[in-house]
Amino acid sequence: MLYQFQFRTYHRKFKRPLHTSHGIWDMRSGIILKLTDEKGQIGWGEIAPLSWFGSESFDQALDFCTSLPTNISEETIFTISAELPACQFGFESALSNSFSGSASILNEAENSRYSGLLPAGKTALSALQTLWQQGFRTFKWKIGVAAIDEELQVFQQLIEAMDDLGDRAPALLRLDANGGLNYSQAETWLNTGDNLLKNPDLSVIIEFLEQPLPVSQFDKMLSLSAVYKTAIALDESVANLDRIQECYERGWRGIFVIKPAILGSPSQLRKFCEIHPIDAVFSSVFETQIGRQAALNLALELFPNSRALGFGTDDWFDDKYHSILDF
Ligand SMILES: O=C(O)CCC(=O)c1ccccc1C(=O)O
Ligand SMILES: [Mg+2]
Repeated sequence: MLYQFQFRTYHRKFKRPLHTSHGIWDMRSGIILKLTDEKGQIGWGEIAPLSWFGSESFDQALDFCTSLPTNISEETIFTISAELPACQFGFESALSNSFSGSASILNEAENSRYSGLLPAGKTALSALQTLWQQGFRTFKWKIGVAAIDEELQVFQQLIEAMDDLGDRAPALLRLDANGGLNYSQAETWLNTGDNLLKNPDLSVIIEFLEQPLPVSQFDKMLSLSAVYKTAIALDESVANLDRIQECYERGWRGIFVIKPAILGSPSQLRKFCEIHPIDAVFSSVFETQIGRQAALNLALELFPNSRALGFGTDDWFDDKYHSILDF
């Protein structure tokens, strides 16, 4: 089977820039793919690279798309280099025409199944109120952005606010350091999480501390994960399938953050998950509806009862971006 291949680039500005320990991000750029088979059936896909996270860059992905002929085969798609993981995801999902499927059942009325992304700093406090009204009960907050004393102060306010809003089931808070802590700061946050567990009246739990240390400090994260009750999730350390495999082999049995859009080949992830029962949490990289749908389909297929999906990121854009399908 041959497919006619077309693509368009897009650029979307965030409502407000995303502050992480890696810096400030204000524009999401990506590529929408259209594959038309010999019967005229159309499949959509999305390449949403994140080079500061270890995937190929937007320019590398664009060069790859530009280098392809107008008609491509499945073989072309299944032999895309692992050095282009976002391209592997985009083309494979276009092939399975996954802009449909089970994830559409998960509509916005089910925000309790998603984790809502809070902005860094004290803006998190007002964002919490809005997201809570929308039904979210799991939240992610970026740390390692400002001084730790300042962040611990806002954290206390955040916990109190969540506790005040809370009903019977405890609300969950994910702390994402994006590799920006040192060892003693990581211990401080883990102790803080463990201390909350000792307070039975509090209706808030630190679900996990995400990527506390830089990728180079895997062994330290491994030993921390053996000491504290508060779980640790690896994110930057497991940015693609090779790294997931490597961390698994080196003994990681904590949480793996899976960002399908940059992880690489969905079919290879499927094979890995059939063999290895990992504790996974799925996460967005601010893709449009097309990549989002494909990522959520994969999440629901592989982990139907998993932790809250890290796709509560809609509020970060003004537009819904349907116009991109006009080609
Ligand atoms: O995972 C989530 O809940 C939201 C998505 C998110 O935090 C994120 C989005 C883009 C790039 C990096 C990250 C991250 O998890 O570090
Ligand atoms: Mg993260």
